[in-house]
Amino acid sequence: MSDVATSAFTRRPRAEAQEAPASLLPFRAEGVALTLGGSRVLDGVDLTLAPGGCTVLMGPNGAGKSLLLKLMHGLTAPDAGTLSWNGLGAQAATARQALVFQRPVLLRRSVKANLDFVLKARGGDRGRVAELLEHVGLADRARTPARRLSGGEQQRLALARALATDPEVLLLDEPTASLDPGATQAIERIVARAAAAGTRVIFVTHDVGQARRLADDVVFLHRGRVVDHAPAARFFDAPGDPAARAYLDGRLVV
Ligand SMILES: Nc1ncnc2c1ncn2[C@@H]1O[C@H](COP(=O)(O)OP(=O)(O)OP(=O)(O)O)[C@@H](O)[C@H]1O
Repeated sequence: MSDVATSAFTRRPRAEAQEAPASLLPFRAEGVALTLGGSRVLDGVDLTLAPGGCTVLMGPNGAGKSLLLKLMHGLTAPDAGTLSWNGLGAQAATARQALVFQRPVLLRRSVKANLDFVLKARGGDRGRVAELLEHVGLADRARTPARRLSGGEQQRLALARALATDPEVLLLDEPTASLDPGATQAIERIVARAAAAGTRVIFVTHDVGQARRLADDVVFLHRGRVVDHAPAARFFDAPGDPAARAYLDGRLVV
Protein backbone atom coordinates (compact mmCIF):
# COMPACT_ATOMS: atom_id res chain seq x y z
CA MET A 1 0.00 0.00 0.00
CA SER A 2 1.38 3.39 -0.89
CA ASP A 3 1.78 5.76 1.98
CA VAL A 4 -0.17 8.96 2.41
CA ALA A 5 1.53 11.98 0.89
CA THR A 6 3.02 14.43 3.32
CA SER A 7 2.19 17.54 1.32
CA ALA A 8 0.26 20.25 3.16
CA PHE A 9 -3.44 20.33 2.44
CA THR A 10 -5.42 23.43 3.20
CA ARG A 11 -9.16 23.56 3.45
CA ARG A 12 -10.48 26.05 0.89
CA PRO A 13 -12.87 28.72 2.12
CA ARG A 14 -16.28 28.07 0.56
CA ALA A 15 -17.92 30.65 -1.63
CA GLU A 16 -20.91 31.14 0.69
CA ALA A 17 -18.70 31.50 3.76
CA GLN A 18 -20.02 35.04 4.24
CA GLU A 19 -23.51 33.74 5.03
CA ALA A 20 -24.51 33.61 8.68
CA PRO A 21 -23.47 31.72 10.67
CA ALA A 22 -19.88 32.07 9.52
CA SER A 23 -18.96 28.99 11.54
CA LEU A 24 -21.03 25.90 12.33
CA LEU A 25 -19.48 25.78 15.79
CA PRO A 26 -20.37 25.67 18.56
CA PHE A 27 -22.71 22.71 18.20
CA ARG A 28 -25.43 22.21 20.79
CA ALA A 29 -27.78 19.31 21.40
CA GLU A 30 -30.39 19.85 24.09
CA GLY A 31 -32.76 17.18 25.34
CA VAL A 32 -32.45 15.17 22.12
CA ALA A 33 -34.57 12.04 22.13
CA LEU A 34 -35.33 9.46 19.46
CA THR A 35 -37.57 6.41 19.53
CA LEU A 36 -37.16 3.69 16.91
CA GLY A 37 -39.06 0.42 16.75
CA GLY A 38 -40.69 1.21 20.07
CA SER A 39 -37.35 1.71 21.88
CA ARG A 40 -35.99 4.97 23.21
CA VAL A 41 -32.60 4.82 21.46
CA LEU A 42 -31.53 8.37 22.34
CA ASP A 43 -32.81 9.70 25.62
CA GLY A 44 -32.18 13.30 26.58
CA VAL A 45 -28.83 13.90 24.89
CA ASP A 46 -27.24 17.16 26.00
CA LEU A 47 -23.95 18.04 24.35
CA THR A 48 -21.93 21.13 23.49
CA LEU A 49 -18.98 21.00 21.11
CA ALA A 50 -16.62 23.95 20.93
CA PRO A 51 -14.87 25.06 17.74
CA GLY A 52 -11.72 23.27 16.63
CA GLY A 53 -10.15 19.86 17.07
CA CYS A 54 -11.27 16.26 17.06
CA THR A 55 -14.05 14.89 19.24
CA VAL A 56 -14.16 11.12 19.62
CA LEU A 57 -17.53 9.50 20.31
CA MET A 58 -17.22 6.27 22.27
CA GLY A 59 -19.63 3.87 23.93
CA PRO A 60 -20.70 0.24 23.80
CA ASN A 61 -22.59 -1.35 20.91
CA GLY A 62 -26.06 0.10 20.62
CA ALA A 63 -25.29 3.17 22.76
CA GLY A 64 -26.55 5.48 20.01
CA LYS A 65 -23.32 6.81 18.50
CA SER A 66 -24.25 6.27 14.83
CA LEU A 67 -27.72 7.67 15.37
CA LEU A 68 -26.30 10.76 17.04
CA LEU A 69 -23.97 11.29 14.06
CA LYS A 70 -26.94 10.96 11.69
CA LEU A 71 -28.91 13.50 13.71
CA MET A 72 -25.93 15.87 13.71
CA HIS A 73 -25.71 15.47 9.92
CA GLY A 74 -29.44 16.13 9.47
CA LEU A 75 -30.22 12.67 8.06
CA THR A 76 -32.71 11.94 10.83
CA ALA A 77 -34.80 14.30 12.93
CA PRO A 78 -35.22 13.87 16.70
CA ASP A 79 -38.61 13.24 18.30
CA ALA A 80 -37.81 15.77 20.98
CA GLY A 81 -35.11 18.32 21.72
CA THR A 82 -33.01 20.51 19.46
CA LEU A 83 -29.75 20.31 17.54
CA SER A 84 -28.09 23.55 16.56
CA TRP A 85 -24.95 24.26 14.60
CA ASN A 86 -24.30 27.78 15.84
CA GLY A 87 -27.97 28.59 15.33
CA LEU A 88 -28.42 26.58 12.13
CA GLY A 89 -30.64 23.48 12.17
CA ALA A 90 -28.99 20.15 11.40
CA GLN A 91 -30.64 19.76 8.00
CA ALA A 92 -29.59 23.25 6.96
CA ALA A 93 -26.03 22.43 8.01
CA THR A 94 -25.76 19.16 6.02
CA ALA A 95 -24.19 20.72 2.94
CA ARG A 96 -21.38 22.20 5.03
CA GLN A 97 -20.46 18.80 6.44
CA ALA A 98 -19.29 15.42 5.13
CA LEU A 99 -20.06 12.00 6.61
CA VAL A 100 -17.80 8.98 6.06
CA PHE A 101 -19.13 5.53 6.89
CA GLN A 102 -17.40 2.32 7.92
CA ARG A 103 -18.03 0.87 4.46
CA PRO A 104 -17.38 3.43 1.73
CA VAL A 105 -20.06 3.79 -0.91
CA LEU A 106 -18.19 4.31 -4.18
CA LEU A 107 -19.30 4.73 -7.78
CA ARG A 108 -18.54 1.91 -10.23
CA ARG A 109 -16.07 4.16 -11.95
CA SER A 110 -12.38 4.96 -11.76
CA VAL A 111 -10.80 6.55 -8.71
CA LYS A 112 -10.45 9.83 -10.61
CA ALA A 113 -14.06 9.71 -11.85
CA ASN A 114 -15.28 9.29 -8.27
CA LEU A 115 -13.60 12.55 -7.36
CA ASP A 116 -14.59 14.30 -10.60
CA PHE A 117 -18.21 13.46 -9.83
CA VAL A 118 -18.16 15.08 -6.40
CA LEU A 119 -16.24 18.15 -7.54
CA LYS A 120 -18.62 18.65 -10.46
CA ALA A 121 -21.72 18.16 -8.30
CA ARG A 122 -20.46 20.66 -5.74
CA GLY A 123 -19.23 23.16 -8.31
CA GLY A 124 -15.67 22.63 -7.10
CA ASP A 125 -12.44 23.07 -9.01
CA ARG A 126 -11.98 19.85 -10.98
CA GLY A 127 -8.31 20.67 -11.29
CA ARG A 128 -8.02 19.59 -7.65
CA VAL A 129 -8.34 15.87 -8.43
CA ALA A 130 -4.58 15.37 -8.63
CA GLU A 131 -4.00 17.35 -5.43
CA LEU A 132 -6.63 15.34 -3.55
CA LEU A 133 -5.29 12.00 -4.80
CA GLU A 134 -1.79 13.01 -3.81
CA HIS A 135 -3.09 14.04 -0.41
CA VAL A 136 -4.55 10.59 0.29
CA GLY A 137 -1.70 8.66 -1.33
CA LEU A 138 -3.68 7.45 -4.35
CA ALA A 139 -1.96 9.49 -7.06
CA ASP A 140 -0.83 6.31 -8.84
CA ARG A 141 -4.31 4.74 -8.76
CA ALA A 142 -6.28 7.45 -10.61
CA ARG A 143 -7.36 5.12 -13.43
CA THR A 144 -8.04 2.08 -11.28
CA PRO A 145 -11.72 1.09 -10.94
CA ALA A 146 -12.62 2.24 -7.43
CA ARG A 147 -14.08 -1.15 -6.53
CA ARG A 148 -10.76 -2.85 -7.23
CA LEU A 149 -9.02 -0.88 -4.51
CA SER A 150 -8.23 -2.54 -1.20
CA GLY A 151 -10.45 -1.71 1.77
CA GLY A 152 -7.95 0.80 3.10
CA GLU A 153 -7.53 2.43 -0.30
CA GLN A 154 -11.31 2.64 -0.75
CA GLN A 155 -11.58 4.37 2.59
CA ARG A 156 -8.85 6.84 1.60
CA LEU A 157 -10.79 7.56 -1.60
CA ALA A 158 -13.94 8.07 0.48
CA LEU A 159 -12.01 10.54 2.61
CA ALA A 160 -10.70 12.34 -0.49
CA ARG A 161 -14.29 12.64 -1.73
CA ALA A 162 -15.36 14.01 1.63
CA LEU A 163 -12.49 16.52 1.68
CA ALA A 164 -13.28 17.56 -1.90
CA THR A 165 -16.42 19.20 -0.54
CA ASP A 166 -14.34 21.37 1.82
CA PRO A 167 -16.44 20.35 4.80
CA GLU A 168 -16.38 22.53 7.88
CA VAL A 169 -17.32 19.46 9.86
CA LEU A 170 -16.13 15.93 9.06
CA LEU A 171 -18.16 13.17 10.68
CA LEU A 172 -16.64 9.67 10.60
CA ASP A 173 -18.44 6.52 11.72
CA GLU A 174 -15.88 3.81 12.53
CA PRO A 175 -13.95 4.44 9.29
CA THR A 176 -11.15 2.03 10.19
CA ALA A 177 -13.20 -0.75 11.78
CA SER A 178 -12.26 -3.32 9.13
CA LEU A 179 -8.78 -2.07 8.23
CA ASP A 180 -5.33 -3.39 9.10
CA PRO A 181 -2.97 -1.30 11.28
CA GLY A 182 -1.12 0.26 8.33
CA ALA A 183 -4.32 1.30 6.57
CA THR A 184 -5.71 2.56 9.87
CA GLN A 185 -2.62 4.69 10.43
CA ALA A 186 -2.96 6.18 6.95
CA ILE A 187 -6.58 7.17 7.64
CA GLU A 188 -5.65 8.61 11.03
CA ARG A 189 -2.96 10.74 9.44
CA ILE A 190 -5.41 12.20 6.91
CA VAL A 191 -7.97 12.89 9.62
CA ALA A 192 -5.40 14.49 11.94
CA ARG A 193 -4.23 16.74 9.13
CA ALA A 194 -7.80 17.75 8.32
CA ALA A 195 -8.32 18.69 11.98
CA ALA A 196 -5.02 20.60 12.05
CA ALA A 197 -6.11 22.48 8.91
CA GLY A 198 -9.29 23.67 10.65
CA THR A 199 -11.90 21.03 9.82
CA ARG A 200 -13.95 20.14 12.91
CA VAL A 201 -13.71 16.35 13.23
CA ILE A 202 -16.20 14.10 15.02
CA PHE A 203 -15.03 10.50 14.99
CA VAL A 204 -16.81 7.35 16.24
CA THR A 205 -14.55 4.49 17.25
CA HIS A 206 -14.30 1.50 19.58
CA ASP A 207 -10.51 1.52 19.23
CA VAL A 208 -9.17 2.95 22.49
CA GLY A 209 -5.66 3.37 21.08
CA GLN A 210 -7.06 5.28 18.14
CA ALA A 211 -9.16 7.45 20.43
CA ARG A 212 -6.06 8.26 22.49
CA ARG A 213 -4.15 9.20 19.32
CA LEU A 214 -6.84 11.39 17.78
CA ALA A 215 -9.08 12.83 20.46
CA ASP A 216 -8.92 16.31 21.87
CA ASP A 217 -12.09 15.50 23.79
CA VAL A 218 -14.13 12.35 24.29
CA VAL A 219 -17.91 12.02 24.44
CA PHE A 220 -19.05 8.77 26.06
CA LEU A 221 -22.55 7.51 25.33
CA HIS A 222 -24.34 4.82 27.29
CA ARG A 223 -27.94 3.72 26.76
CA GLY A 224 -28.75 6.69 24.57
CA ARG A 225 -27.32 9.34 26.89
CA VAL A 226 -24.09 11.31 27.09
CA VAL A 227 -22.74 10.20 30.46
CA ASP A 228 -19.28 11.75 30.17
CA HIS A 229 -17.70 14.48 28.05
CA ALA A 230 -14.18 15.52 28.92
CA PRO A 231 -10.78 16.49 27.53
CA ALA A 232 -9.09 13.30 26.31
CA ALA A 233 -6.42 13.24 29.01
CA ARG A 234 -9.00 13.51 31.78
CA PHE A 235 -11.30 10.95 30.17
CA PHE A 236 -8.60 8.29 29.83
CA ASP A 237 -6.97 8.99 33.20
CA ALA A 238 -10.14 9.25 35.24
CA PRO A 239 -13.34 8.41 33.34
CA GLY A 240 -16.13 10.25 35.07
CA ASP A 241 -18.79 7.57 34.80
CA PRO A 242 -18.76 3.94 35.99
CA ALA A 243 -19.89 2.72 32.55
CA ALA A 244 -16.99 4.53 30.88
CA ARG A 245 -14.55 3.04 33.38
CA ALA A 246 -15.94 -0.44 32.76
CA TYR A 247 -15.84 0.10 28.98
CA LEU A 248 -12.18 1.12 29.02
CA ASP A 249 -11.36 -1.90 31.20
CA GLY A 250 -13.30 -4.23 28.89
CA ARG A 251 -15.78 -5.01 31.67
CA LEU A 252 -18.90 -3.31 30.29
CA VAL A 253 -21.65 -5.81 29.55
CA VAL A 254 -24.51 -4.42 27.46
N1 LIG B 1 -33.80 1.87 12.11
C1 LIG B 1 -33.80 1.39 13.37
N2 LIG B 1 -34.90 0.81 13.89
C2 LIG B 1 -34.91 0.35 15.15
N3 LIG B 1 -33.86 0.43 15.99
C3 LIG B 1 -32.74 0.99 15.52
C4 LIG B 1 -32.64 1.50 14.18
N4 LIG B 1 -31.40 2.01 14.01
C5 LIG B 1 -30.75 1.81 15.16
N5 LIG B 1 -31.55 1.21 16.06
C6 LIG B 1 -31.19 0.86 17.43
O1 LIG B 1 -30.75 2.03 18.10
C7 LIG B 1 -29.72 1.71 19.01
C8 LIG B 1 -28.53 2.61 18.75
O2 LIG B 1 -28.01 2.29 17.47
P1 LIG B 1 -26.64 2.91 16.94
O3 LIG B 1 -26.40 2.32 15.58
O4 LIG B 1 -26.67 4.38 17.04
O5 LIG B 1 -25.62 2.31 18.00
P2 LIG B 1 -24.04 2.49 18.05
O6 LIG B 1 -23.69 3.11 19.35
O7 LIG B 1 -23.55 3.18 16.83
O8 LIG B 1 -23.59 0.96 18.08
P3 LIG B 1 -22.35 0.17 17.40
O9 LIG B 1 -21.16 0.47 18.26
O10 LIG B 1 -22.76 -1.25 17.51
O11 LIG B 1 -22.21 0.64 15.99
C9 LIG B 1 -29.43 0.23 18.84
O12 LIG B 1 -30.10 -0.48 19.85
C10 LIG B 1 -30.01 -0.09 17.49
O13 LIG B 1 -30.46 -1.44 17.44
